[in-house]
Amino acid sequence: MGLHNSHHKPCPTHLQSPINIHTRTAKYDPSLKPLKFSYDPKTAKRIVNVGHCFNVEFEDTCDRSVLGEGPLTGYYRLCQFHFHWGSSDKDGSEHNIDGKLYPAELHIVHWNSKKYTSFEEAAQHSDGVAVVGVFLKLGDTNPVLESIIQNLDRVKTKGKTCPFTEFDLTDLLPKDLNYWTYMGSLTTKPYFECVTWIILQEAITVSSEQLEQFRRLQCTSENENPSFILENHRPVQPLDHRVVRSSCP
Ligand SMILES: Cc1ccc(O)c(S)c1
Ligand SMILES: [Zn+2]
Repeated sequence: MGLHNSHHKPCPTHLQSPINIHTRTAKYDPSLKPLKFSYDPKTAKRIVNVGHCFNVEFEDTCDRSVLGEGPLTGYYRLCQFHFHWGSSDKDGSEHNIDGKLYPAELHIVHWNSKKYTSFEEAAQHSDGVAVVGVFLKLGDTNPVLESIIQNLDRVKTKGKTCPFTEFDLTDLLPKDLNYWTYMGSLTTKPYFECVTWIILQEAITVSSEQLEQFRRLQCTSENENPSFILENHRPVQPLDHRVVRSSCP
């Protein structure tokens, strides 16, 4: 149901993601708190090729790895992280910064375990999910990323999984945890409008060779003719009346 204007024609309000973040229009909000990551490396479980990308999944049957503070009310339980990338190093990120694209973007997915009992249920609510987005910029080989990538040949085809434990996700984060935040959606089907987006302002590095490894993943299962996940990033969506807030001036 959209807003009604004088012509009585409903105008739908989009809360879709990703968006272009116009940094000069983002509003500094001094009430925004610092992000508080409390991740237990023992909750890392496995890597799964889900067809359009690979997910690194965590044990989310209790609040052992949570994200708190920031723009959030209470804490959200970590459930998985994944990446979006492009067919070349020229594009790949989903969010843009002043029209600039990065070669890839990390999404760390959490759900509101205080109010809901599963990710699936939380995804039906506007306060259900919190995704931390981290840009990947071209640079030196990232050794922490390498510890993930070296497993990808074990999940080459759709549906394959491999164990992945004892991983400290905070090692993948940049030093500076300042962020932009806005209300949006999942960037893959079913595009539920359930996400508090928290986009870090500092990027981490990735090498061209490491991005090549992402593109060697197959979207087909082992008994099909191989097709590759060359890209999996969604185009930017209309911001409409949304305001992007910044944690720093
Ligand atoms: C839960 C979830 C699945 C896939 C995605 O790209 C995002 S952004 C979130
Ligand atoms: Zn994503």
